[in-house]
Amino acid sequence: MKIGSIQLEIKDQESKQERIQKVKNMLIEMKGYDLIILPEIWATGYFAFDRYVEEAEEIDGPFVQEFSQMAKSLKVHLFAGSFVEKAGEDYFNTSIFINPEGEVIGSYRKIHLFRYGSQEGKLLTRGSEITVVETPFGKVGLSTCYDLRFPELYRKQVDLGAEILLVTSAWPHQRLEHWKLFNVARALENQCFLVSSNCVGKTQGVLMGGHSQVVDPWGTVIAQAGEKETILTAEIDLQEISVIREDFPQLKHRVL
Ligand SMILES: O=C(O)CCC(=O)C(=O)O
Repeated sequence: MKIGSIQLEIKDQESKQERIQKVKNMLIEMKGYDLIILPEIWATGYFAFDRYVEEAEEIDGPFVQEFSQMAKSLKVHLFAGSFVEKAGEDYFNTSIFINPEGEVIGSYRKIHLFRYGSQEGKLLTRGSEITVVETPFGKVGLSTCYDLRFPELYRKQVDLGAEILLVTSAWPHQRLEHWKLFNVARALENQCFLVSSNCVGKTQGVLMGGHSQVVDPWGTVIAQAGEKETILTAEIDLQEISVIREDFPQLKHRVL
């Protein structure tokens, strides 16, 4: 299975439309991938809080429609990262998972809103539903950035059958060591593959951490990006999950 994680630089001078066009141009060049993942609130820019309300869209709005079309034309499973979703009076940090037929088969509203140096908790409403999506290559758990610090979310995803954990992110460089550690920890403790997509560069005065990762169920980082905009590519063998879970049946030894 060929996986691509698009690590994006969010340049303040770019508009939402320009970022969308850039990502579409990148996607068009990505041939033969089974699954592609994008970062958190990348079209608006996670730290552009003053644009959240103005650029919010409904779940069936142009952003989702555009990337449904992209997934269909590329015949790829696309975790398109998150956008600011408007639903009635509420706003959510919502990520979407699209199948190669262009259908949105999963969406996830970020449960743990970030409040440290971030206005997210003030502007948005938190989600309450855990999302695990059924795909031809197994069940996939969706999560967003700060969620990485809350292991119970991922354990609940595993209880729902998740074997691949996807993390869309805008994680700052200041806490890069935490990022690297949590990527590995969530994969290892749950004996899952984990694929993350982060931002890079300076946006709204905040330096982003990059280092998007693909981690295997043994906790080995099999691919890791640096601190530049890039497409991180990895081939994974999903059989490793059952082999490792049978050989070292830690999940069966849970007491609590
Ligand atoms: O937990 C962290 O240090 C970063 C979290 C974050 O940036 C986010 O949730 O957007």
